[in-house]
Amino acid sequence: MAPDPEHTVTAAGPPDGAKRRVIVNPTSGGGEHGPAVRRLADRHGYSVVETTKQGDGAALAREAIADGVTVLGACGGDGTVQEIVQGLADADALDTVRFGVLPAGTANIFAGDIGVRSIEHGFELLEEGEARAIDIGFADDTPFVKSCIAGLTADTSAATTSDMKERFGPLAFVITGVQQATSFEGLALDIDVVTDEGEHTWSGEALSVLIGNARRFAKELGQANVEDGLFDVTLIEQMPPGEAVAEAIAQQLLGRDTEHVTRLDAERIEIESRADAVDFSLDGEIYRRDRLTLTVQPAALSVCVGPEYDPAPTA
Ligand SMILES: Nc1ncnc2c1ncn2[C@@H]1O[C@H](COP(=O)(O)OP(=O)(O)OP(=O)(O)O)[C@@H](O)[C@H]1O
Repeated sequence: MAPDPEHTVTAAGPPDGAKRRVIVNPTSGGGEHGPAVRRLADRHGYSVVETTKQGDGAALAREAIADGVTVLGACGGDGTVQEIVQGLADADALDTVRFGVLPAGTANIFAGDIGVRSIEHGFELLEEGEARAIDIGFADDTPFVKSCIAGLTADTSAATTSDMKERFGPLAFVITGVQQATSFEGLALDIDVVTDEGEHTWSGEALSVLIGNARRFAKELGQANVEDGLFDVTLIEQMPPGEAVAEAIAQQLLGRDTEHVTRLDAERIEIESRADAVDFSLDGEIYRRDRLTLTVQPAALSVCVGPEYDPAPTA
């Protein structure tokens, strides 16, 4: 899909005098990126602050905004990016700061989505790259860039083999989950979804609810459109194990809804548990809630993207 020019915030880098900073999680990935980041930060005129514990990313981002920083790098993995975006949202600065990702985590899925190849590349993009306005998802007040997941996938991903991931993409997590956790009872949920065609309600036992901002879980897989103001929602109903595997694969291969799998593009979703509180994985961090309202803030974050960035590569 051709990029929508309206989402270009700036076609080139920041003004010379802009105050630059990078927030580094020294423990992300293998934890060996510290010296290289400091060297590059020095070369490009960035001050460096480090997180010392979980949650620091948000606090340091708020501090950066209070200090007048207008160019901000997030050095770490997807969890670090999420925390820093949280701090920017708290400071009402999602679209006022020029934000960039310096990938140093284990998976770095979001960095891949926006075309950032390495820490060095991330600095180059902060200095010279195009900044785009991308959607941010909110689960109540907590922002997320990639996805919000409830159900089987949230706690079964470790058992999924890389061969399965390659063959089935994110649905591999569901398939593995069904094969392994035959005792999974499903989540008793009431779900309200608002799409541009109206409101849908669903009530039943869910195996998995997969909500992607920058992530797609079914059909063509891979990345969802991050500039359309919509979530990519896949709802998989509880079903007997063998059937579930077949369903998931059919959904994946045929790219269409099946009896137990529903796909929707949604502006807003309300999820309420009819039983215990549910673990929601927001960009990989677990939040336990009885109910959750998910909204999209369209074109909310100004983020530096690489030449390979495509808002909707599979559209
Ligand atoms: N100094 C620190 N010590 C320990 N944990 C930290 C520290 N700073 C941040 N954290 C926490 O580390 C967690 C993981 O960080 P992050 O996601 O960046 O790395 P990763 O898990 O290696 O990468 P990815 O999510 O891309 O796979 C986050 O939950 C964050 O809160």
